[in-house]
Amino acid sequence: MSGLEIRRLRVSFDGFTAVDGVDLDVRPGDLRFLIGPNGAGKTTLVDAVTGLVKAEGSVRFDGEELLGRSVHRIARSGIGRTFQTATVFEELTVLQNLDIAAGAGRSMWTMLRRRKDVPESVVRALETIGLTDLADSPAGTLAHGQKQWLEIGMLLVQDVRLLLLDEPVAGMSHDEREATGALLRRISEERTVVVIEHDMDFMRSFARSVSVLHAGRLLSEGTVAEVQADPKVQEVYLGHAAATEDATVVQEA
Ligand SMILES: Nc1ncnc2c1ncn2[C@@H]1O[C@H](COP(=O)(O)OP(=O)(O)OP(=O)(O)O)[C@@H](O)[C@H]1O
Repeated sequence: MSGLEIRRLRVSFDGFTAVDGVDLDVRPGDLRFLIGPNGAGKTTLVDAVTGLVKAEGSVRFDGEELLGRSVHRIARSGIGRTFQTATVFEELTVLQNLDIAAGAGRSMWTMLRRRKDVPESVVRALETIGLTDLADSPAGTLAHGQKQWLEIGMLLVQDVRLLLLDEPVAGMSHDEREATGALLRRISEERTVVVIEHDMDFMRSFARSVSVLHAGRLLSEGTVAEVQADPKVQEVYLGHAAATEDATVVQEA
């Protein structure tokens, strides 16, 4: 398995280059955090991988080229993402949300009516995301963190092999963050996981590796310790007034 291989990725908006020749490799089993000040190009990079913006260069996942494919075809290639706001069906139960995501060619009516044949993938996902006991609760009644886990579960039942998560712990309590970190560790044992994150404590606790973007370019890469010790990273974070919270990446090294 070769994971994600990005080469010379470039994205421009009307002459402004948001991603400027980025190379990035993420092997399966890694848990890669993508950090960088506001406007560094993190979301645009993920948009390029998922087909939402046009890009130049090459994005290969498990050897297959993704650039040039439609959003739907990329999703069918085993690539899924979450956004900062969870997009679950609030009126439906946790189980129904997962069931619909799993699809399995059944009609909506069948899925809503019949409880007997819950697909094995749904049972496993419920266990992985820790929501088995809440399977019959409407998703709208879940806590903020639980909704995020449900959304991750919806990617798992689609057998997504590359998960791209945009600030998954934003707005979460301390306990929810810890549980999310443990969940991402479990998931990344079998899948490739990339996390865009501004929460430096969370990054320090759970990243297996880190890539730092700045002004559309890859500034630094390595373990948490290596990145924290990199003078280029220290300069960017300390020199960035808007990112005073992020500056703890270096201050607490
Ligand atoms: N559709 C667009 N049209 C024009 N410029 C854009 C567009 N999308 C993003 N940009 C610009 O590209 C740059 C990178 O933005 P991006 O959202 O990728 O950064 P980011 O690292 O994800 O930032 P943040 O941490 O604030 O979300 C920014 O300067 C942004 O204004």
